[in-house]
Amino acid sequence: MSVFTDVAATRTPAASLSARLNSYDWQQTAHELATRGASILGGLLSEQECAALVSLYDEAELYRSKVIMARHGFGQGEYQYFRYPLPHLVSELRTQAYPYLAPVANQWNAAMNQDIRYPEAHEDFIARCHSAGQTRPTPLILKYQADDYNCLHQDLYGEHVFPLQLAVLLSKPGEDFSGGEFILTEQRPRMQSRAEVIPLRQGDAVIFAVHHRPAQGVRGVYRVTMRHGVSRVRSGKRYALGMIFHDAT
Ligand SMILES: O=C(O)CCC(=O)C(=O)O
Ligand SMILES: [Fe+2]
Repeated sequence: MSVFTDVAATRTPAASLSARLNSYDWQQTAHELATRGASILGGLLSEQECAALVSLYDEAELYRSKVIMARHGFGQGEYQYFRYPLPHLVSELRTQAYPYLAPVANQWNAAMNQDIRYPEAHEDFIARCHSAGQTRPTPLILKYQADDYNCLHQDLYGEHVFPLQLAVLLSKPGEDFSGGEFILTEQRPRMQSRAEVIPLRQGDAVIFAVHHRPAQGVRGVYRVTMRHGVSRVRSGKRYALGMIFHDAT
């Protein structure tokens, strides 16, 4: 094996997606989500998988719609929502990551005194979305160039909301782009908002709260309102895969 193959091999998660997902410490992830509203899965996708997803951006027939963010006041940059059938990797990631997150979502709803519970399998949750008229797929790829940014927002697309989502950074910070940090804010009742920068490498995924999360206070559990966005890209191009688990109206 040449030196080059060797180096490439260490950077490429060799195991299948399901083995990779299974290798994370989900208890630790649940703890981080409960205490900070976010958790990183380091190296979820390989460099090759990231590059393959970036290359899909220009295949227009794969998407149901394209959004130019400045036209809607969402920021600057653009994104495209995939159409069904989703590309294999996108579909597998959504189906396979969901069962790890559903128990956390159910604990959160129990803690926040909300009746809604999420089924174990993503296809059952999607069936619920579809029967309520939320039939359009929400996985997307975002593309930012110099000076682009994504305003703080929440990805709510209808009555049915899965409370956690995932985003994967597809470009290499420091090489493909600079700036463009993933930002989370949390607003606690009667307190000022707090911001957190999530440092991501290419292929890292961040799991975060879509809308609300429970937080433990001295007088019991209270509800924190979360938003996410991306700071200004200083140079280069930044691509990300967004994975929202509910479909849209
Ligand atoms: O570009 C990013 O990292 C953020 C993407 C985003 O807003 C999302 O995945 O919902
Ligand atoms: Fe988003």
